[in-house]
Amino acid sequence: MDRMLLSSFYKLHSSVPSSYVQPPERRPGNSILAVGKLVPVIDLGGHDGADIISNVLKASQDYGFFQVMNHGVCKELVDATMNIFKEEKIKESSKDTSCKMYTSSGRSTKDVADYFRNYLTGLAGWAQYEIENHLVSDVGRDIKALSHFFMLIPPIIPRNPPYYWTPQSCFPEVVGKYTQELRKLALQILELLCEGLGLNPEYFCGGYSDNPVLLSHYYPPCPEPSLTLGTSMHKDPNLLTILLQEVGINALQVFKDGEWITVEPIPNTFVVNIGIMLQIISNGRLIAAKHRVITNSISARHSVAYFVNPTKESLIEPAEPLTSLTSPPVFRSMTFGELWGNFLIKGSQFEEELHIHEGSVGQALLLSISLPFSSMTVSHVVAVHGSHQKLETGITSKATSISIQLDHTLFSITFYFPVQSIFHVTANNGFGQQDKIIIGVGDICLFP
Ligand SMILES: O=C(O)CCC(=O)C(=O)O
Ligand SMILES: [Fe+2]
Repeated sequence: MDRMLLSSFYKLHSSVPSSYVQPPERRPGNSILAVGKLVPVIDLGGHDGADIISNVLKASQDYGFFQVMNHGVCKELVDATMNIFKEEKIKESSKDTSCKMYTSSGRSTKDVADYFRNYLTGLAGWAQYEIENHLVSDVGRDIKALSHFFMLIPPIIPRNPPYYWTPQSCFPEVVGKYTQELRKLALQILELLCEGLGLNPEYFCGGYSDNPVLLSHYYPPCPEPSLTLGTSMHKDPNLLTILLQEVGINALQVFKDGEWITVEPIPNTFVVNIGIMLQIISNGRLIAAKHRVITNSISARHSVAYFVNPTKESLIEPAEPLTSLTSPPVFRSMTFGELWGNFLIKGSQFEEELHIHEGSVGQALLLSISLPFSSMTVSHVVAVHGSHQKLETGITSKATSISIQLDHTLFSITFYFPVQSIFHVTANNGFGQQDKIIIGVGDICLFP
């Protein structure tokens, strides 16, 4: 099975191998499908700017998903991009040799295309977590082949040459242009969200959006669609995703209020969804929704996903203007590199670890300083809020350990720590140090 070519499997088999069968609670055949419900469709070409902002914001808060029409990306370019991916996959899948370009792991140059290709459950940690927690039977793999493109724009540089698509005559121009257009669209949508949230419209320009990835999925027909999935249930771990799906095939589903809502493909629209990073940056005001892809026994389906990813160094944390003493950060801060690494190792379990639990926020450590200390160091900090004006300039970066130079004035700050952390406060009054180790959350520490 492992090296089965895309072209041959469907002709030879009439059932799904057991390793691709989802556990009963995850099978599409056993889940509740919402009837007549749709994710919002937003006209980006409308004249009422305030209306567009409020629709984009509301859809991102309520569903974490929406579709956009009149998005400004020309139809010919979109069609040409979809066709390139389709034609290449069909051509490659009919060859008798391995399709090296269809790697999904991104780790092995020897990777070949299988009929049943595994991606989300194939990442080492994720798969391990799901197996350990009996979330999938055996491996519970996804039914698809996919290809990955890591691109820096502009110019278009394949980040990872072994996995770069075999150069076709028109591939760089068409797909390159497509990624540039999608970048513009992504920034436009992010700007609308910024305006809705009250952030600087350029908040996401630069590092937050400089690391895009284009991923094309190919879902072959499946002999038993009710038992398995094309893409397992997941949330996108990036900032924002813009998906081009093939028209005429209902396959993508979003989980909302206990039901699966089908994201019906509409000609000339893109599907947009909020990723976990944006949920963190918005301090939980926007939601990253669970979604999945079901298969069907008749038609193959293609989709092309453009993921907005930050650079490795970008700090992912609740945006300063969206946090306050009354609305404290609900997620901790981490660089994108750390976050991504943890995600690959721990999988979906990791999302839970990102939350600062309500108890810890409510009982944050309040540190008041009323004597002339000249400096202070605090470790394991998640976020800082304070009334002293120095905080605005001095402590904007949310490292897990901070050092503050004080100016001998009365000072009061609140630090938020993760649940059950051990943290260490050192205050220096110029004559000697005063150390305090505090275990747990909710301690109130007053100096002196
Ligand atoms: O193929 C699709 O419709 C969605 C794929 C997806 O969810 C993803 O790439 O994250
Ligand atoms: Fe996704």
